[in-house]
Amino acid sequence: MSDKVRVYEIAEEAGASSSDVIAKAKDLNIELKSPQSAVSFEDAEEIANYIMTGKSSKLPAKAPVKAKKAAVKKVEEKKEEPAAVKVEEKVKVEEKKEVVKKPAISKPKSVDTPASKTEKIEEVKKAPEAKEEVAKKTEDKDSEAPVIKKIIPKRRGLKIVKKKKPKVEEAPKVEFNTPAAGTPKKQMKSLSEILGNNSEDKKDPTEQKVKSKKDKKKTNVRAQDHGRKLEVQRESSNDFNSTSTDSLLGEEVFLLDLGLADKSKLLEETKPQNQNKQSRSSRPAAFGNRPQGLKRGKRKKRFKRTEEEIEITEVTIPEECRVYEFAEACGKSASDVISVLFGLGMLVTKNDFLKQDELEILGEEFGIEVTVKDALEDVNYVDDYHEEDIDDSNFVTRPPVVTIMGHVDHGKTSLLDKIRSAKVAKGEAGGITQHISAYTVDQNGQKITFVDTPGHAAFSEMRSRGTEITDVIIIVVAGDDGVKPQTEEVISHAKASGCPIIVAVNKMDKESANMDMVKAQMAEREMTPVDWGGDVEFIGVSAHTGMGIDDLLENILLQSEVLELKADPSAKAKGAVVESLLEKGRGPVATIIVQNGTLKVGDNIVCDTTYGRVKAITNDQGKPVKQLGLSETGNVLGLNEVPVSGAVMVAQDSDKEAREIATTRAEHARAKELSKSTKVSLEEMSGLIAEGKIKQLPVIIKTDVGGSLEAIKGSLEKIANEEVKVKVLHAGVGGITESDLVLANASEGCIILGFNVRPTGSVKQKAKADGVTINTYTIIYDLIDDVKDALSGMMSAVIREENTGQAEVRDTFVVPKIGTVAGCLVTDGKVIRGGHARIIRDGVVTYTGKISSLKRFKDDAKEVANGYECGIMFDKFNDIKVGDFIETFIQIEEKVSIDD
Ligand SMILES: Nc1nc2c(ncn2[C@@H]2O[C@H](COP(=O)(O)OP(=O)(O)OP(=O)(O)O)[C@@H](O)[C@H]2O)c(=O)[nH]1
Repeated sequence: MSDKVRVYEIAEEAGASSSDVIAKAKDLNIELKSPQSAVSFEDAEEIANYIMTGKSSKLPAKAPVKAKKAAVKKVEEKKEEPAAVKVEEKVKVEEKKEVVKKPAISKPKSVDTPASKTEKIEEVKKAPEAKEEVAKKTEDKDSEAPVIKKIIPKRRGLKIVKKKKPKVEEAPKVEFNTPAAGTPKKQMKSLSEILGNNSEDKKDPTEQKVKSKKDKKKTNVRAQDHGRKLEVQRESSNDFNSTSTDSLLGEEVFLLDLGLADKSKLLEETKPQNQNKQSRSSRPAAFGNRPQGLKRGKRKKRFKRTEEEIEITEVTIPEECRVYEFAEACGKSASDVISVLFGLGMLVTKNDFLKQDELEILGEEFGIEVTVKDALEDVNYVDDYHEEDIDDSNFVTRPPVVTIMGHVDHGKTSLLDKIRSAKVAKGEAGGITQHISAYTVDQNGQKITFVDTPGHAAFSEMRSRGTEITDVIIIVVAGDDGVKPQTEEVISHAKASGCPIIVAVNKMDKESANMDMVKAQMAEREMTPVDWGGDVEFIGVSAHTGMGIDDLLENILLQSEVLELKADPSAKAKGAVVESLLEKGRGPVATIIVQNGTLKVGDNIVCDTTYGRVKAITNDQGKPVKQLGLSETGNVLGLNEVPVSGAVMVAQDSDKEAREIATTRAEHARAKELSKSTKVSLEEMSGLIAEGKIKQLPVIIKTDVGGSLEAIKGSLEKIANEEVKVKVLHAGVGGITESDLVLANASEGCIILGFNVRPTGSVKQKAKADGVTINTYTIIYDLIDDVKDALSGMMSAVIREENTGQAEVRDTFVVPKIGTVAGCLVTDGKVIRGGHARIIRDGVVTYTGKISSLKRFKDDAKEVANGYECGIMFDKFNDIKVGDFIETFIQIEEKVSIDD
């Protein structure tokens, strides 16, 4: 919103002409030239107030007479306006006229926050005496909160005299983001909140962070709602023409006699609000609906309520929005929405979630601008963390974090192991044999942290989730093998990350290793070596002999120096989950790398949908430690569930905050899942047309660690074609349990896939008894191949035709009561009996059927070879002509594989 207000806007607001405004401004020593001239917000207030009240602090008291007239005029105009309680519209109206209100008005924070919690709208209309007093009274204990006083002439008839205990409304909320019940209100935003009704959205981001109950009370939601409500009333109450005192939304209000007719209308409009204690009426408004649910008060009988349609032109909805929610927001019926989509060939039910493209179509169809709002905005703990003030005076250099990627078998693991065994202090060899996903080494007193991601796809997936932990990337290329397909993929992933890249040419101990070959191949892919004039370092190494490893580490340190990696060890801890698993007796274990701050035992942390208090930390050597510093890694215990790999970890001030954020996010994730499953049924619906063409292989995946789980799930979900696909019923980290069997039992044909987990004892027996198939694997490719085989088995066989030969019809004979016999000469291959045959006339197939008789002279023949004559008769077909060709063929049923 601009800080300037133009003359015509003031005129419009004050119900005067632009020239009046210019003249009045002059009285106040404000020079204005034309209706387009702009004045500051404060001056605008002053002028408007002066026009309306005849008073101004800049002018020794003058009793303006025009004020009342202006007010009347405005009120009449307003009468024409729709009065329904639609907040969207209201917001807009106010946007346009966000003008001067009354003296000493503080500027509204933003147009979009017409009624923020802390705001209060004071209507100062006529009777200056009453007004002064009222204004004082209304500036209640909340006075510390910013008070927005808007002067809207049409509302001049109202004055808030006394405020009765602002009750906390229990509005019936529609909670879009979190369908599941039982979530704290604060977390689960209702659509109306998202639609901008709730000023909380507009609060300063830092304020917006999870607040204590106390704080929430302080912000006094009701107070601002009152303000909003009054606004609504006033809009609709322009016609009010008598002075009365009424209890309105718990406040006493003076209604001024403006001498206008049709007071009934105001009462009609105000009543529902009275009875519904503002929250009820404000909610439907948020959806752009009429406040149908409003109860009538005592005066119900006296006045009829009129409903007025407001055209909605703009809605803001959460990402996950169901058909009926969208319909409500747009003031349409769900069937309107369904029929629009149906007309475009999209079958949806009212509970289905709408996709982006569907929203676009609907917006266009209804002429509504649809804005999708991030449903997790309030629990975006990562953004909140970044928005916090950063004190760079505490910055220190942090160790670089390195990721090694490369083609399979080019030696990534060997290299990581070698670096670790060579560089980790002696005496800890015991821990070295065990696989760990991240560790820190010491190179001449400087630390480097290595992260072993399960593959480049997982690396990019982490990046796509915003988890960018890597500072330097090492691409391993085997010196004897050169660039391979996966090397190329790795190059793209590495380039996309924007990190500096070092190429480690491995296996240089082998005679067949050829550094120049690798350099040339890499240069072709825009990875030109430094010594060839490019900017990529190539280091020859051997994971077997340890050759070149020092060189490699030195190079990493050089690169990181250029990067000037800094972080604040005294900040709240932020990090990333690089691996996670469920350990028996220890519960969820997350391998975390600290990116900023220091993670300590006792910290309350959030990792996406999981949270907990850090119970214990073991460092990369398996030793219990009290804390993890910058770029250090370790296993963290204490989370309530196994977090996903790649989740960002942030320490929170309290366990309550951590829990609220994580549970809200978990609810949202569940809602998303639900949305997906609804989509599946949607597919199935449209599948009615395709008559159950898609066959699904239901599977349950259980793995030892989170990284493999993601990788397997991702790979399996990708194996699909138009006929078959994998349906992952459940995927989790940990052993196969009886509940997995129950789930598998409930879905026909479901198989359980275990990766590095095996069923034991009762689970094994129960699986046998129930006939549930459990397949376990230690190699991902085997698992994927098996699933592919299973899917291939579900695919329909393909019928292939094989031509056997052709014969030319040289003559035809009609045998009475039998039919036409074609006298033929076999011109190609052999003609066979029993197979299918087609008659080709002038190059066009005229008939396809079966041969009933094939004779060589008078004898029946099974087949007649090329160059021989024969007699052919068709089953129930006699239209054979000389010059036709008869082609025989057999049909072969072939099994297909999903890879075909
Ligand atoms: N001669 C020689 N062999 C090596 C070297 N580095 C790795 N190898 C061998 O190459 C093979 C593959 O090594 P890995 O470390 O498993 O390769 P990787 O890239 O981690 O393979 P994946 O984990 O399957 O992607 C193993 O047999 C290693 O012994 C090396 O420097 N010299």
